[in-house]
Amino acid sequence: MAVDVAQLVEQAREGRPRAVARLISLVEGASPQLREVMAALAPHTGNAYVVGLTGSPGVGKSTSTSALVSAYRAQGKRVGVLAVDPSSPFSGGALLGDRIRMSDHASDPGVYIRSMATRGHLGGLAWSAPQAIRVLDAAGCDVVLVETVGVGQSEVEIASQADTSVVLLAPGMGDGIQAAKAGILEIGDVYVVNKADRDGADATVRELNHMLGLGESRGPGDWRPSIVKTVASRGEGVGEVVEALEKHRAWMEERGVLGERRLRRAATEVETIAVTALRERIADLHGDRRLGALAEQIVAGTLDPYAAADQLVAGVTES
Ligand SMILES: Nc1nc2c(ncn2[C@@H]2O[C@H](COP(=O)(O)OP(=O)(O)OP(=O)(O)O)[C@@H](O)[C@H]2O)c(=O)[nH]1
Repeated sequence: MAVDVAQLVEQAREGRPRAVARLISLVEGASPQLREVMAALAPHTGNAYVVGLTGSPGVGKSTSTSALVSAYRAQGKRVGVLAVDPSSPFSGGALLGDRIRMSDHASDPGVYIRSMATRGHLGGLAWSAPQAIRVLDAAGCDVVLVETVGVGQSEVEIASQADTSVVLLAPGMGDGIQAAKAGILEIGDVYVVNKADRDGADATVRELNHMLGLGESRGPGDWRPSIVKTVASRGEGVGEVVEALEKHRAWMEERGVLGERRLRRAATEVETIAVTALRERIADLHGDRRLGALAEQIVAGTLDPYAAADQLVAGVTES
């Protein structure tokens, strides 16, 4: 059933949680009304500060996110939380866990918490998360925290969608080595060593410092990532994390880096939407039959793959 998008956007901007939830559902479900939704939201976006949080399972992401929400709420800021599970086909499931851990904030009208699953989506996370962030932004969130249950690529993807990326580690999890493997040392603007009440937190900080130094591809004017120790379950160190985030944000604003990051993000977003649309149109127009016919010619040596791809693209753009 068609929804009154203008009304929904109006209600979301007034801070009505149900309207925000409906809009995100339209995004997630790739509704035919998505274009209308995004057009209606566009004039109201661009204010939220987007923070990405990544880290291995169990490191304390949910606990840290919840503690960050409290810290920002204490400053009177409106906060959106997007918990993204790139590996789960379910929405709202894994997520039950997150919701329970987030229950402190469930009745707070200044906080929106939403889980998203992205497997099976054409374009996946790269496509859907930015649209959901736009909804939260337009709904008046000052800060949007994007938490991912991540491995490898998806973490890097989330980081590329945030203004500031926080990487969480915990002592004794062999995380330093894991981090290096996952290429995480390139994506963090702020590193948080959580569970600092456990042995080995200082060693993890030292290891991290060392590894960040080793991979020194930064120039003299570049941001030197902050490292903060926390005990998220007790809220300890969370104020320092907020300070580190604000410092990074101020640093980016002074140098125009924030604007550059957002431009790059918007460009990627447009590209992803265009490529996804192109893929869908190829499937709609030709199905596998056309592609199959081209493949046969390639295997037979009567056509090269580039010429075949040109034919496919031309078929879509000319129609
Ligand atoms: N000792 C200690 N435990 C903590 C701390 N922070 C979180 N925990 C506990 O660690 C466990 C995992 O925390 P979560 O916040 O669920 O971790 P997560 O990274 O979101 O985990 P996934 O949902 O599996 O990705 C929970 O039992 C928390 O209570 C901390 O600072 N110290």
